[in-house]
Amino acid sequence: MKQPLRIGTRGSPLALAQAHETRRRLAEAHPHLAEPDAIEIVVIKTTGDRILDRTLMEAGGKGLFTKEIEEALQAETIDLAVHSMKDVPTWRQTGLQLTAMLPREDPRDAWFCRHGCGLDELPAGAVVGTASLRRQAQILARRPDLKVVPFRGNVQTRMTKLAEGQVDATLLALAGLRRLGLVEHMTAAIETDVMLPAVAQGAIGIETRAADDVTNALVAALNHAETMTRVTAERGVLATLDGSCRTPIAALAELPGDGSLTLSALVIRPNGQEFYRTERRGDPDDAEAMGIDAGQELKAKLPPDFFAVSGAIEGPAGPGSAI
Ligand SMILES: NCc1[nH]cc(CCC(=O)O)c1CC(=O)O
Repeated sequence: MKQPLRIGTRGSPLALAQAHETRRRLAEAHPHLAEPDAIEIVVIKTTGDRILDRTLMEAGGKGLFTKEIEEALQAETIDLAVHSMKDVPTWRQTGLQLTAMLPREDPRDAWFCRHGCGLDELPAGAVVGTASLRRQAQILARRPDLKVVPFRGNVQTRMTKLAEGQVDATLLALAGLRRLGLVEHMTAAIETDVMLPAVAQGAIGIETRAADDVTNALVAALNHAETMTRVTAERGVLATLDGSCRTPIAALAELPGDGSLTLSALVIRPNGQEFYRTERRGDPDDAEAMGIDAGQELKAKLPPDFFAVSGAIEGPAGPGSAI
């Protein structure tokens, strides 16, 4: 019997939903892959799934959710890896490549308020739970009177903590909620001029071995060119600033439909008190150069200590994000 095409993924509900979407798209594009047993989903535990401690999480740096999966690709125990692009470091491992991006979901953050109120309506001193420095910083920039506390757990756990009143409000990526069918819990989507998303938020990337021509041909058929362009521009910013999913960097590239590519990029102190922002408009073919250029402008403006002081709000260790 022919060996199945093996998809490597984390085991979280969101990661599995993304792997199943990839399998469905592969089967749609290539009839022979619609046969039963033509595709196998291989669950791989990553450091990020093991580490439950916040301090370790921060010390661990980049690639926490991708390292073991990329090792499996290198070892040829899987043929393709499905990642939330938000979690994929900008430095690439030799021999591996990002072959396709699936069509991007809504990149915005979702807002949850226990009383159904918006960010601007929360009473002074209200408590917002988030472990993301990017979200913390942008909340405090707009509402310095609010209190931000660490907040973790999978979507269901967070919803329970919110309902119990442990926090008054919280935020999550809208894309993850949509993919899990949990969007009805959200109070509202936050517009990107209030909360600029993380680089590549809402994008799913498929990684393969550069030398694996057979898999590459199958996977390349799934690529959504517009998403690839947008993610390339945003990752150009991130690569230049040397940031990760955990640094308060935000960027969003869009294709407004007039043939141009636009890019907004932001770096912001965790306390929201100081920020640097830049905008670009140009040719979609220059996506990477646009991102690098925006990143360089921001880098030149930043005080040298900018990323040195973490500014993270200290709190007890809690379970890591399981979605
Ligand atoms: N850093 C964790 C992570 N990585 C990707 C998503 C959500 C889905 C996406 O952005 O595609 C999340 C959770 C969150 O930020 O709420």
